[in-house]
Order: sequence, then structure tokens, then C-alpha cells
Amino acid sequence: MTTCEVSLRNIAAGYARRPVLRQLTASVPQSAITAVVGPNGSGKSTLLSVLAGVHPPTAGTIERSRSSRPCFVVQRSAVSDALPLTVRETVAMGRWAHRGPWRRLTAGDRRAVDDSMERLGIRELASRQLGELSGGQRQRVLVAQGLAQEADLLLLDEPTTGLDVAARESIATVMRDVAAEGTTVVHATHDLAAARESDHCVLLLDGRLIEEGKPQDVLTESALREFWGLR
Ligand SMILES: Nc1ncnc2c1ncn2[C@@H]1O[C@H](COP(=O)(O)OP(=O)(O)OP(=O)(O)O)[C@@H](O)[C@H]1O
Repeated sequence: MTTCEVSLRNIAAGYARRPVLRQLTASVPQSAITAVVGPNGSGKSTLLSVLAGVHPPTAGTIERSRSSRPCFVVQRSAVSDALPLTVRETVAMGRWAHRGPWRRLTAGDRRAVDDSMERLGIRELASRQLGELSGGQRQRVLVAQGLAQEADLLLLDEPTTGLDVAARESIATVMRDVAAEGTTVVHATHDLAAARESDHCVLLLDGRLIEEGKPQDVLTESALREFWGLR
């Protein structure tokens, strides 16, 4: 039987005067990849924030099987380009959860930073300023920063949006590899091909769960027609 990393029961969450998630019951299998899909505004990012623990639900219960702090990699647009940081410094910020911002990095920290940059293919960018990177390069830096955190639960909000095919594939490979190593990965995505390659799929509409299960059982032709108007 699959172990649950997170189990959500009857969750309600939203913003001032705007309820978003309603009576949401869903599960996130451990050491596997879960895709959260749904049309624009269906509540995918809100669900990730709830899983990250940065957005407290107004009702319902969340059960977690492991206690380490989740890592939440937000959309590219949410990160300022103006920060005077190099790629390496940005990825190293992923270690703050372990060491705090002012402590020197240990050899183990530096290994985690190098390994994350290697996995995302950005080692040659290490000394470049964040502000001088292309959007796709910056996105890979943010995912590398998330990896460097070595959290049990890695939450990625639209990690492949705006990326070219090679970068999309490298992120898909990274998600597969870290899941095989024991990390639980949840990604919100509009990339239905990436969703199909996941182990578990959660389909949202208007903040409600429509279906969860194996991608082929959730992303059926009739679901694509009904919820995205696709033929
Ligand atoms: N900070 C906020 N304040 C108020 N309402 C918000 C806020 N963030 C999101 N919302 C609203 O909550 C609803 C769900 O938004 P959310 O970003 O979770 O959806 P999403 O499925 O991730 O959308 P998209 O695919 O467009 O990224 C939307 O109606 C949105 O307008």
C-alpha cells in the first residue's frame, strides 16, 4: 500500500472575502510525483501554499507523515530580478533552512549546492548575476535552490512554464530522480504531458476536487473536453 505524505480532509482556504478551496479532500503519496492540474484560477497555487504551510486553512485537517519543513518553489514572476545575487548565492539560500542566513556553509552545504546546480545544468552560470539571466535560466536556478534545501516534500508551482523542451525535460528528470531517492514532489502544472508522466494526479475546478488518482484515469478525454474545452 502507498504511504501518504500528506492527507487533506475537508479543507477550506482562501483570501479575504474570497473562499477558494472548498471541502477539499485529497492525498499526496510519499516518494512519488503528484501533479495538481486544473484551469486558471481553479486553486492550484492556493493548494500548494496550504501544503507548504504558508497559507493556513480555515477548516479541515492536514495530516503529515514526516516533520521536516516543506520546500515551496514559487513561480518565476514572484521573484525579484533586482536582487544583487549570483546564481550560486541564490542556490545556497536553499541551505538557510539548515544553517540560518549568517552561518558559513559547511562542506556538506556546498556539496548540496553544487549537486543541485549540476542536476539543473546551471553550473556554468554559477557566478552570473540573477538579474542577467533569461527567464528560463532563472526558473532553473529557483528549482535548484529548492533542491538544495533537501526537504522531504518539494512543492513546485508551474516549474516548466516558459521553458524550452530541453529545460522541461531536465526538470522532469530531476523530479523523477528525487522522487526515486525518497522525496515527495508536488507540482502545479498546465503541462498535461508532464502531468501524465506523474504518479498521481489531482484535478481541481473552482477550488473543489473533481478527481484524484492515476493520471490516465483523471486526465481522460471527457475530462479534457469538459474542463478545458479541448477536443
Ligand atoms: N492573494 C490573493 N488575494 C485574493 N485572491 C487571490 C489571491 N491569490 C489568488 N486569488 C484568487 O484565488 C483563486 C485561485 O487562485 P490560484 O492562484 O490558487 O489558482 P491557480 O489554479 O493556481 O491559477 P493559475 O492556473 O492561473 O495559476 C483565483 O480566483 C484568484 O483570483
